Amino acid sequence: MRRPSAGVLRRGSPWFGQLGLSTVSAPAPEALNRAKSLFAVIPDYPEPGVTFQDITPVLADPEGLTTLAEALLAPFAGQFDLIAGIEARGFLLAGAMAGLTNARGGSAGVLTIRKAGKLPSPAAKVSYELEYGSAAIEAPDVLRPGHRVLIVDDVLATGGTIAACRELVTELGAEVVGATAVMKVEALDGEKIAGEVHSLFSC
Ligand SMILES: O=P(O)(O)OC[C@H]1O[C@H](OP(=O)(O)OP(=O)(O)O)[C@H](O)[C@@H]1O
Ligand SMILES: Nc1ncnc2[nH]cnc12
Repeated sequence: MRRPSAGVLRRGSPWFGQLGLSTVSAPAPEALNRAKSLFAVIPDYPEPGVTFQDITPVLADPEGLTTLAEALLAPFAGQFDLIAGIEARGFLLAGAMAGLTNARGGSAGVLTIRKAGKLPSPAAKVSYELEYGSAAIEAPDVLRPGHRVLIVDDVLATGGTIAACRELVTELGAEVVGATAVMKVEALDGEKIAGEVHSLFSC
């Protein structure tokens, strides 16, 4: 297929996303500040000493949800085929991000990264440590070599979850093109384990 010049490119053209021309651009700083103001911050949950960052109220706010999806996507336009959302809140972000990408001329599906024991026939499983315990995640058998995957989660804390997700995707022969999260817990230095993560806010 001959690559068209940008001037004649239409939304829906298979070249649109590949040329990075998906129209998802970064939201205004005021919109981001508003979204941040909707966060719930819960001291000593789920155990003493942990300050839980809960994005649930932002998800319930139409403008806030769109703002998060736009900001999470903006640096990665046209670079991915699938958005890997990590159960549970990452699922919702990935769904919103894929919907927005597809509505604005790009192309994206969702890869559901599930907590262990939920998928009928997982293709791979990785165990990891959390700020409050340990866990394991599994991937469904939908990844193919050459798939470009963007990972998304709500919070980057120790980095164990995103690191495990990178490992899962890579083990299944696909390429991780980036990772993004809404909130980074600075004190835990999660990028040491998870690698580079584009995060919208830090606390
Ligand atoms: O950077 P890490 O230390 O790995 O922590 C981040 C993860 O912890 C939370 O999920 P949790 O495992 O508590 O599960 P939940 O989504 O079911 O609440 C959060 O949603 C991230 O997925
Ligand atoms: N502080 C925190 N807030 C929300 N999710 C988390 N996962 C690990 N630490 C967390």
